[in-house]
Amino acid sequence: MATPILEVEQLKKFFSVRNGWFGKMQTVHAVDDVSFSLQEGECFGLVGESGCGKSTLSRTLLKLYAPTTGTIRFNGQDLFSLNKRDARKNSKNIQMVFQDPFWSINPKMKIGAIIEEPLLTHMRLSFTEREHKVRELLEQVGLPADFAGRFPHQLSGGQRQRVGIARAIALDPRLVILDEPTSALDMSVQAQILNLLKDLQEKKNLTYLLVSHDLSVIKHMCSRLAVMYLGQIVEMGSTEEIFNDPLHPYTKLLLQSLPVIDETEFALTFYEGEMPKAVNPPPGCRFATRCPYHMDICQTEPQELREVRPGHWLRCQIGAANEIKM
Ligand SMILES: Nc1ncnc2c1ncn2[C@@H]1O[C@H](COP(=O)(O)OP(=O)(O)OP(=O)(O)O)[C@@H](O)[C@H]1O
Repeated sequence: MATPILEVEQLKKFFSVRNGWFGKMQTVHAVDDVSFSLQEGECFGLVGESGCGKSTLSRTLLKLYAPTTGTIRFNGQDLFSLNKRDARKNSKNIQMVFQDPFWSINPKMKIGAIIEEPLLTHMRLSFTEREHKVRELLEQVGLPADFAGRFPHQLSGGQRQRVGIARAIALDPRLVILDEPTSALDMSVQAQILNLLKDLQEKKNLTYLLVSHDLSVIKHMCSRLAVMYLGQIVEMGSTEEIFNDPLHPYTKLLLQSLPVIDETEFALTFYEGEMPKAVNPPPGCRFATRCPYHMDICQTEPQELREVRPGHWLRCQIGAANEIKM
């Protein structure tokens, strides 16, 4: 198999927070021992409930956070030990599409200027070359070139997300992190944006890390996926195998919550209790407090992520023995 474009090994990202104004310092285990790798050109899904650590993981890949421990290698190189010049060069290679691309952008900027910004920062292009590139990018995401002169508030949600995608691909990245790219959009527009992303992936041989709480989006887009729970990957493998034969009780419950009539939406309200806090997580299996199948040993014995079938990884000894019949 070819060398992976991205290798994440035993990554941990902890935050120190004070418990209330006068309380003691506590450690939030936002990402705790996460390992996975991506092959060039694949779309890999990361799914899990709010608070499971998806955003922290994405931000660490973008180098917005430094890992507490563990390594991230991009194209064989450790992301956090690159010299300044290589780090700058490399930053072009990993880009992100946000849920709402305009939350951090000055609303007074025109669309052309928004797309042009990364070109100004990273490339030495003349005004005409930049103008040409902006026009080309708008066309690639299915927008007329004259949209360059409009303001964000003059665009629909779907059109704004197209601009967000144009900005993300402006520097010809190799890996794009898609952070809930369609969850703010209407259902019909969601499909158009997902198809555009698929199209661009094929044309540009992009690698995607698709972060979503929506299993139907993951199923539509990804060849492999990882399910996260409380900072850890609990199951990982091919989308086909996980959808047809999930082994972790949490994955099974997630999949059961997919409505049969309308496969486009699901709610994580299918079982009792909330996800425990990432502060002082339980010592054994983190899902044991909510798992309908837990045994005494699950509460105390830490679970390792093990390859139980070729390419299928699991952090659950009961599921590994395939004893769960639901
Ligand atoms: N900067 C921070 N300081 C302290 N705790 C944080 C910080 N960022 C995230 N956390 C905590 O880390 C845990 C994981 O949060 P994270 O935002 O990564 O989860 P998520 O799965 O992306 O959730 P969501 O989908 O709601 O964004 C949560 O308990 C969160 O409160």
